[in-house]
Amino acid sequence: MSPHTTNGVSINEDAENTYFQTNPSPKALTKHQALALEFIQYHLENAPDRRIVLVTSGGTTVPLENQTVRFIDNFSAGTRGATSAEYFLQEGYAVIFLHRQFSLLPYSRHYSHSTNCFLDFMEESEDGERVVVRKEYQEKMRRVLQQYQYAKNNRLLLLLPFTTVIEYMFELRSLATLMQPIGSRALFYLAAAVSDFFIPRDRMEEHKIQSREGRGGSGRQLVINLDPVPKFLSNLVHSWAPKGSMIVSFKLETDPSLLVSKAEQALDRYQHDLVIGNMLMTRKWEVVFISRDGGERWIRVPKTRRSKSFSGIEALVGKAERKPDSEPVDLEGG
Ligand SMILES: CC(C)(COP(=O)(O)O)[C@@H](O)C(=O)NCCC(=O)N[C@@H](CSSC[C@H](N)C(=O)O)C(=O)O
Repeated sequence: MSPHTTNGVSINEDAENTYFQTNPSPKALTKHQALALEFIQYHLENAPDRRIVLVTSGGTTVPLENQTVRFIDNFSAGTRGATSAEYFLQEGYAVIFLHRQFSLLPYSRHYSHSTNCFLDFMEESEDGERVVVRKEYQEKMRRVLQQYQYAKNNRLLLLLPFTTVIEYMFELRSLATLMQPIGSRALFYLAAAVSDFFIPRDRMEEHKIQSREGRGGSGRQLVINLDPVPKFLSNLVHSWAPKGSMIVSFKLETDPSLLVSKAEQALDRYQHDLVIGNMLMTRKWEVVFISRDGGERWIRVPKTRRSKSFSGIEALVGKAERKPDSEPVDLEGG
């Protein structure tokens, strides 16, 4: 479905040009482009058959002031992206991990500063000479450390941060374009929670918005007027991404009655390969795959395995037996 056009330029391209011309390019973009180019060229030269996946992860922000004190955030801890990146690495992919700055990262997510503070896994040795990992955690930490070191030493993981939705859009367009030489060995796995609305630069306050005293001493109301973020997925599918690459997006809903239809609408609108639908409250243990062959395939983690520390659906998706699309797949075993 090609976008309709005015004066020969597709509406998407028109919106794209306006968006990228009227918003500032991220300060780190040139550096990230150089890192990504080197990463891609390294694998093209040393492992030409290796697949490369761009995983996006974490939530984008919409600043309210140019010198940002306040911003609107999109929910995402980065668990989906970071966990999935580990499984892609395990499957032999090279991973470009475009992530919200300070959100969870592959491997270190197991010992993150907030949920699993690494200091809780350490103690002083009996002779008081050294700090060591407590015995009960050594095996698992060794496995994670070995996987992390393997990825790092073989240059299989490139970590690139973003914060705002504008940074995200510039980075995504730039990385997709740089990935074009990879062709059909490129995969896009869009797990980032992307803002749908933003404040254009020319309407943004420069300094911190003052909560001036209103009548009777109460603060005045703050009215925020947001514009829609251009629907970038169409541009990714039709012009930025390499021909023959695979594009997977995620659809997040909170109303179960909307999830499948909205995912189907996204797939129909953007004509990419797969939409993985998930509900905010159940995202860690059930997803629905909506694919181009009209399939709606639920994948669920059995109740017995839905522990808080469980790394999520990704750990088991690979083990889902092929069942008729209509039947949800309950994943037994681990
Ligand atoms: C964010 C989560 C739920 C993971 O959570 P954590 O594990 O805590 O990180 C992820 O699974 C997800 O649904 N990500 C996608 C969420 C999202 O924003 N999806 C967009 C589609 S991608 S944004 C595309 C843009 N709006 C367009 O239409 O072009 C949507 O639902 O609309």
